[in-house]
Amino acid sequence: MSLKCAIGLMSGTSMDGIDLAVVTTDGEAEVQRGPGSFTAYEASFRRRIEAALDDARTIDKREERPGDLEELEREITLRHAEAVKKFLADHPQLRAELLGFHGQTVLHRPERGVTVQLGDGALLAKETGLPVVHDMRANDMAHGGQGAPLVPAYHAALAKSLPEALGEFPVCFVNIGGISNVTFVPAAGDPVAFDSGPGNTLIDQWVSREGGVPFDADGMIASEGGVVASVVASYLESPFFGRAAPKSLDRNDFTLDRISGLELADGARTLAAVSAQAILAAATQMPEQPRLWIICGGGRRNPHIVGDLRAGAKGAQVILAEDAGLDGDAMEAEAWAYLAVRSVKGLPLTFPTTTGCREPVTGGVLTMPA
Ligand SMILES: Nc1ncnc2c1ncn2[C@@H]1O[C@H](COP(=O)(O)OP(=O)(O)OP(=O)(O)O)[C@@H](O)[C@H]1O
Ligand SMILES: CC(=O)N[C@H]1[C@@H]2OC[C@@H](O2)[C@@H](O)[C@@H]1O[C@H](C)C(=O)O
Repeated sequence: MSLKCAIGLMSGTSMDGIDLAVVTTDGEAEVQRGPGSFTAYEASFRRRIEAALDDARTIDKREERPGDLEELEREITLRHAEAVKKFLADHPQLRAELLGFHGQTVLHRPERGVTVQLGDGALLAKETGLPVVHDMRANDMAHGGQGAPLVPAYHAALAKSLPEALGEFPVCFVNIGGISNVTFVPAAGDPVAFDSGPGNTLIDQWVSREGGVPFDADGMIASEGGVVASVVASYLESPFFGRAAPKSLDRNDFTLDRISGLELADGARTLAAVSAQAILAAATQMPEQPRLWIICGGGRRNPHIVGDLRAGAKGAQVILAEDAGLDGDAMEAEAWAYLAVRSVKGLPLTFPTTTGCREPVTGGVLTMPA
């Protein structure tokens, strides 16, 4: 068994910063999780990425970089390089062999076969002196897949090493990021996965627009409000929820259009309910009801989302990643480290049951430092 020590780098749809995590792995069952870090984007940079989503709408071929995108790609890459260099300086004992680089998604249009992550693998390799695997979504799309979610291969590996006391399959990992995605892991057989709906992105946009804060910290704003059931129902009527998996979302597929006229607190509480109900609706599209839900991503810190999930989980246990000995903030970055090792070994990153690709496919572009 040959183990590799990789660093994963994730700048997610919440656009809040760069998550970095170390995983030492054979790319299969052996997973040793290491330290990590988070480098926040300042508000003005977050706004710049948000504005870039508009520039990206006009992209036809995925290599196009209209408007600010070319300059922004360089800036995002250099910020990742700085995050890696600082982390390596803080952890001089670490012998990292490889970087798994997600970049920043600015457009995801699976129906057109286009997904664009800003991130220059060659520049990152040059700046850090380390081999880089990036662009892990494209090959999946080229093989008929959605190009997302990719984290299920990692969820499936983690599920196999859960503490005995939690060993209740089927397990469902839920990542509540900007967008939420779910991975159903049966006791035997392939995981089933798909994007399940808006996670925090609508809440973030709402409290930012109506309250001038970037997110609803610990659901405090929502605590002052109530659920407006008609608005939840209106979101849940979206054709996305009726569509069978595989399916994936662009950050802008759901908007605040359905929620005008509410008070700040009612809106925050209602959108937390939308996030939870979207996840519960996803359970109806799984092969069977999960017996254990493991909640990851920043949305697990919103007690209203988690509370609504517990209330609707039909007797299944709903726990946070930390209750399973995992790290709910680092998991996506860990996944990108794990997937980078799978990529260099030529192992599949995605499966027909996770993205709809025609057969299990590997992916990613490896760039060696000069
Ligand atoms: N203390 C908190 N209380 C409530 N929500 C929080 C808290 N901390 C973070 N969040 C939410 O989590 C979001 C970040 O989550 P995360 O880092 O998992 O998203 P992401 O990785 O960017 O998204 P994706 O998984 O879609 O790529 C923030 O934008 C915020 O909405
Ligand atoms: C295109 C893209 O970046 N999609 C993200 C997004 O954020 C969450 C959800 O939508 C998920 O499908 C995906 O990220 C995770 C990490 C994934 O691919 O597994």
